[in-house]
Amino acid sequence: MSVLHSILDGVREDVAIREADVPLEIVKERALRMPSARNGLAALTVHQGVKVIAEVKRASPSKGDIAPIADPAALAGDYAAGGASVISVLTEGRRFGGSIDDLKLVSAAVDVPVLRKDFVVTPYQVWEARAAGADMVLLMVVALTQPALVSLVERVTSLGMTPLVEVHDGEEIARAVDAGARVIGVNARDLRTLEVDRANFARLSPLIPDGIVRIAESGVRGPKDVMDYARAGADAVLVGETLVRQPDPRRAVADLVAAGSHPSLRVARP
Ligand SMILES: O=C(O)c1ccccc1NCC(=O)[C@H](O)[C@H](O)COP(=O)(O)O
Repeated sequence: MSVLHSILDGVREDVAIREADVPLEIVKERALRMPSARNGLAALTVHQGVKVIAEVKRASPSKGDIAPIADPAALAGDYAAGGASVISVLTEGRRFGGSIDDLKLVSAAVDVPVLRKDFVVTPYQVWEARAAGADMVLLMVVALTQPALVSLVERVTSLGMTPLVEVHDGEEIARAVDAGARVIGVNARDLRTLEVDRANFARLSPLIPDGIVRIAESGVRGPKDVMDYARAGADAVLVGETLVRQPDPRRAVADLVAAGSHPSLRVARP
């Protein structure tokens, strides 16, 4: 069984446990009482330059434990102070050490939009995201049938949030576009093999129609990678491991933001 399938099995079990504890109707009531979602699409398109989505990431299947992160709200505050346009919070528990509580704490601590990054395969997880204060929800094409993808894109949007639809190849881009995605993330990490290939973004970016926000996800080691992704057409980069390992995350985000606005990038972009 691939890592992805094993993660998805665990996610479905965990969702069933949470739903038995807190039924969908209760989660819906909580979600509908929340203040309106912050506009993730606007945050990613508002000004020139490549935006930074900074991730709260404790662990991963490829690296094991990455960073203890005693105070996710403080880390997110540092990211926002450094100029992050969106904060991503990994909420999967078994492999990534995350939780819905992390999402709640981060959402309450920052003004910028917050992304629930998880393996979302059920409407329950979407309602749960909104009830915890998420403004964006990651949907992975590889994990969903086309009818499920379309339905979850509609559910996320109907709750005022922005879906970030993640792809890894050209066929998945076509499915994301057909499902109505306005923000597409190309993951450099192949979720079946866990290998990272930064060149994947440059190969796939031209296949994403104009007018759709293009996000380069994974594998950013520093400012040079941000500039390379920018030259290949990225509107934003999503960065996890490199940032959580930094002694000064505010400064590290600021350096990536500066790289994304470097004057040399103002000339020809594809
Ligand atoms: O990070 C992993 O090992 C991983 C394995 C299987 C599925 C998803 C995985 N990561 C989720 C992500 O896509 C990343 O957290 C995100 O793009 C940031 O990547 P990085 O900057 O390389 O930490």
